[in-house]
Amino acid sequence: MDERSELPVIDIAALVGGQGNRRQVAAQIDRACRQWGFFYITNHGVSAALERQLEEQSRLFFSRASADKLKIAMVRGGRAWRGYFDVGGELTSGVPDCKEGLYFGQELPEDHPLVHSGTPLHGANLFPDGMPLFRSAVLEYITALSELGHALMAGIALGLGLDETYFARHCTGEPLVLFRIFNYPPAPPDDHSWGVGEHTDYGLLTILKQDDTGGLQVKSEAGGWQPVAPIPGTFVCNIGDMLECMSGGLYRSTPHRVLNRSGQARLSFPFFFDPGFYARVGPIAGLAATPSDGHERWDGASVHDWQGIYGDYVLAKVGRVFPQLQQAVL
Ligand SMILES: O=C(O)CCC(=O)C(=O)O
Ligand SMILES: [Fe+2]
Repeated sequence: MDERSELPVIDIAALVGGQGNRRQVAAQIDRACRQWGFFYITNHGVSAALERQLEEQSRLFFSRASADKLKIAMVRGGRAWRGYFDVGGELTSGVPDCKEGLYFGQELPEDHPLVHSGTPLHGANLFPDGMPLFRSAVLEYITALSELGHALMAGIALGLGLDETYFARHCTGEPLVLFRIFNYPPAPPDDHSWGVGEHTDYGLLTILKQDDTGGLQVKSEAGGWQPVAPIPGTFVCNIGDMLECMSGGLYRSTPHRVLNRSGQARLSFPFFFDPGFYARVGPIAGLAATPSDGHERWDGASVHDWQGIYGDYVLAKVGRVFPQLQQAVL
């Protein structure tokens, strides 16, 4: 059987100003979110030239000497939580991940109210010296993917039977957007270190660009692991904890992990489109109640009945994933 055949590939042209029926697209997204919490999107409208430039510049950056990359180490990003981390520097599920990477976010000036007030995860990015094309590609990509995030959330609202503007009005008027670029070295055959260990994402929606290497796996409803094989021209979307919570458990924040067994380096570009830092999040009234299906989550937590400020949720996670940054951020 084709490994990728079960995860749906959804043509979202109608959500990004193209031809098609928005309600039909929304219904496909709704089905995918209930069954998998994962789906591919095509015809997403993001420029292929921009994607190529981002990928080329990222490869150039990671090929630099370690000391050079460490000039923009995350410890220098302080409360904004930006910059470079070395292999082993991130602990997604309690053990060091086998990847290096860069953290970016919306580029905000010092006098922006969210920065001025000292809100964690907001501020200026750290860019490497002498790579103006990298800087422009990252910033353009963040702008394009933020727009795509709004369009997809409109589709998700429709799929849930809500007004298209529901999320924009309640929690993503000023979304928290985080953009990461990861480089996974190939794992030796006798080494079982995870590129990223089993985890779920924190927020609403993750939009992932991956190169053609492969290695991402998603947990199916039945509990087996299935590869999320690269498909050219697509992004992989997945639901995070906040959407599982807001949908009263109708949508699944599905565990996933990465193991790079390809023998070559793998690049991935996850973009996280999440509620604003101060947005109050909780189950949406009127959606079908959660069936108590006895699913044990990977971290033993229950997000269905969680309520609160999204920033509090994300900061608690950040502390566990980057212990050395906890003091700078919290
Ligand atoms: O690199 C990938 O394919 C996935 C990364 C991921 O799951 C994450 O950053 O949350
Ligand atoms: Fe993830």
